[in-house]
Amino acid sequence: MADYLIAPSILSANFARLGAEVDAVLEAGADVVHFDVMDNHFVPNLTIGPMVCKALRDHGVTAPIDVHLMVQPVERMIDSFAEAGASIISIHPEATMHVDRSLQQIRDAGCKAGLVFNPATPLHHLDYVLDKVDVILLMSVNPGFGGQKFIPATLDKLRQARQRIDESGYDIRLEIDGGVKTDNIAEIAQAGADMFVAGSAIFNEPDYAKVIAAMRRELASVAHSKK
Ligand SMILES: O=C(CO)[C@H](O)[C@H](O)COP(=O)(O)O
Repeated sequence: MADYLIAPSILSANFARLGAEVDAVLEAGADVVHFDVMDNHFVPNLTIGPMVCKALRDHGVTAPIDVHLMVQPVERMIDSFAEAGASIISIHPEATMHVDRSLQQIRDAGCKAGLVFNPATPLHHLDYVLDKVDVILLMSVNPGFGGQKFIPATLDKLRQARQRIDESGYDIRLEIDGGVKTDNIAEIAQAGADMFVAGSAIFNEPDYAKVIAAMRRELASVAHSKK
């Protein structure tokens, strides 16, 4: 896998032509498809479910599909998304009574397991489950809608999460989601993120390849400065 992964959020894609949109963004150089699942209960919006994930696989999408579950409860959806072809399934600690069990359920279903932190959710939820986590996803907006502004306090949280990952020795991705743009992605990478969800920054522009290439140039400068 590349050192830095760019994961366009299809929340900002044109849903009337979703298969073509996903093809286009992958051809434009994206690494991962970020798939936002909202239930109008855990978050105030309603989006797409496992049938759409399966439809993308049936359409021929082979790239990793990164499912962010903003639903409560999570248990039934974990197996449904695994069967539908998800690669990563991420859950919020507030959305399950049994964080450890749900993370294990994701891995038992053959997927990578992610734990998601809302802007005000403390990192201590990682304390006893770090060995069961493949992805830590920090929300840099309150979940529910694309096109919001990046919350600056997330940079400090990223640094803390990066330190925890590095000290643990586990192979864990540090993903960031919300308000990621070409002009702040370098600062976010400097703070420790290595997987970047971007919805409106990519899908609201006519040339997806141009945005992704600009993001990669910013990321390359960070990688270079870390050498
Ligand atoms: O999970 C999300 C919202 O809950 C979206 O993935 C996120 O907000 C991405 O959109 P944008 O890049 O436009 O901020």
